[in-house]
Amino acid sequence: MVKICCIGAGYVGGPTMAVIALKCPAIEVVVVDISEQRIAGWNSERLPIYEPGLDDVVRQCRGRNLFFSTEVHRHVGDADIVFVSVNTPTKTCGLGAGKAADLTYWESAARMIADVSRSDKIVVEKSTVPVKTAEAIEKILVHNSRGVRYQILSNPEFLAEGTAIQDLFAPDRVLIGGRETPEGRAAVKALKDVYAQWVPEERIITTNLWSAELSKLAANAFLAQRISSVNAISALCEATGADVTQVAHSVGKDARIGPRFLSASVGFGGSCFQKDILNLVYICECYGLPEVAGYWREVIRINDYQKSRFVNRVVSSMFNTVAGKKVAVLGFAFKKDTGDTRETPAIDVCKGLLGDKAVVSIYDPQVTGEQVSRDLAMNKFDWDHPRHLQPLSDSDLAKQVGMAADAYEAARDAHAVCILTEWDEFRSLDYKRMFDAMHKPAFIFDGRNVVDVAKLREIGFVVYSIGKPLDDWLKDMPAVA
Ligand SMILES: NC(=O)C1=CN([C@@H]2O[C@H](COP(=O)(O)OP(=O)(O)OC[C@H]3O[C@@H](n4cnc5c(N)ncnc54)[C@H](O)[C@@H]3O)[C@@H](O)[C@H]2O)C=CC1
Ligand SMILES: O=C(O)[C@H]1O[C@H](OP(=O)(O)OP(=O)(O)OC[C@H]2O[C@@H](n3ccc(=O)[nH]c3=O)[C@H](O)[C@@H]2O)[C@H](O)[C@@H](O)[C@@H]1O
Repeated sequence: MVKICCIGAGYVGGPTMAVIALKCPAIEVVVVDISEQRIAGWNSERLPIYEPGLDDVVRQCRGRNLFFSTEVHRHVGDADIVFVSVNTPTKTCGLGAGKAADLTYWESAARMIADVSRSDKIVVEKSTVPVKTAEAIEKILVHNSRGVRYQILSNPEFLAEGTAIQDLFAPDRVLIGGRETPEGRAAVKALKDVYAQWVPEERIITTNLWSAELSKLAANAFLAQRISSVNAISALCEATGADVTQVAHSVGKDARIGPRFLSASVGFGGSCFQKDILNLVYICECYGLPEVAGYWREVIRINDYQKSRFVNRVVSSMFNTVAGKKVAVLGFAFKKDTGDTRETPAIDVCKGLLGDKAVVSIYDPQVTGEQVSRDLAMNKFDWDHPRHLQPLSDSDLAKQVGMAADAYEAARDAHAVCILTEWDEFRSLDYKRMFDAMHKPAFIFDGRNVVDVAKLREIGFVVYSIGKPLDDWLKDMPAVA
């Protein structure tokens, strides 16, 4: 029986390994992690991450050929194929701080593999890493090999949260990069055989190592660039009276452009887009390509601009002050159908509102108050370290931030509602009921274009919706102070 061990039981390691176990009953899959809490979660009825369809997959194979364990050394030692799916955060200090990927967790995993291995192994980079990481890992393994032979593969993951199971069941492509040597090709084939159990052959792409590593960073950069493009246009729509939904629809009808990933928003979030672009920027700088670095940096600048533009709209619309005013925040996760809050635009928007002394009442169907306090107290990039290494929350925040059990409670006695995640339930709320319970004038700032603007205006709200023609109320207010 082929044995797979995955180091890192996170948003990638957990779902990807569960799907491999489901689709390959003849393979034993063990997911290991240093976090006891996370492993206990994976072994419980309440999984540590919320992902539609995941419970079902785990239920079918946990205890059969899928196991979650903290016995990292034993299972890595026993495995034929070791996936590494640990955090690769942005460095916060030292060389490349604020841009370069911090490979501390990756390196310690590689050293541990070298320490405990007694048999030959294929080591698979599942984490998103800078180009040429495979070479560094290879050096660590080879210099500590004691006769064990290693093949390093790059097999970046393209799943999106909220649709992870769907994406893993029917991926657009699986990418495997390896050395162009007989041993390298054999390792690529071994991994290809795993995916071929359910992914059609023509969707499994094989490349050299560096192409695979770079393709992952490039794919995320292209995706994020589309959002910054449509968000940049959204600002121009507001200035001119065009409607960004209509513009995106018209642009996306061009088959060369395509309709997906063109929704204007308060900004993109998630654990990877910003981190991976910063990483790309750093690599370009290191290779003496400042123009290329500058080009990609703009994608993040526009994203930051979009978030601050939103906060400024809120504050300037409400007579230039939100001090002491209750603002309801609907949605804190970085997108719908996930409880993940890493790099969510809601953090920057809430921090902006709190900076202006607003009292914020947050409702999100999947995010806990504890998580919100942690996020609002954290410094940039702290969130992407394993949880036990993250700083604890700041209790002062408690005075200004509260959690609500539902959207109506959040909006009660509020001056404004900000919609920051596109949860389906926000499309069908009883907005009249909310309006009746709010201070007047009552404002709605829709950062996800989920509400029916005309209907809400009929109810009496002053409405701002990203990239839509402006309410008369807002026309003379400065968008960016
Ligand atoms: N979240 C996503 O949707 C995607 C993430 N990625 C990439 O996958 C990688 C992992 O991301 P996530 O799963 O989201 O992170 P995560 O933070 O959810 O999971 C990483 C896990 O690794 C564990 N870990 C760290 N060092 C360890 C060690 N030495 N030994 C054992 N366990 C260790 C941590 O405790 C944590 O549970 C990152 O490089 C990310 O860029 C790629 C595609 C999608
Ligand atoms: O490397 C990763 O981590 C993953 O990053 C993204 O996946 P994810 O961040 O989970 O979710 P997306 O659906 O890409 O959304 C990212 C952010 O962009 C925003 N977004 C997305 C699409 C859109 O049209 N507009 C928009 O603002 C979302 O609301 C969210 O905040 C990519 O889509 C995955 O292919 C990739 O594997």
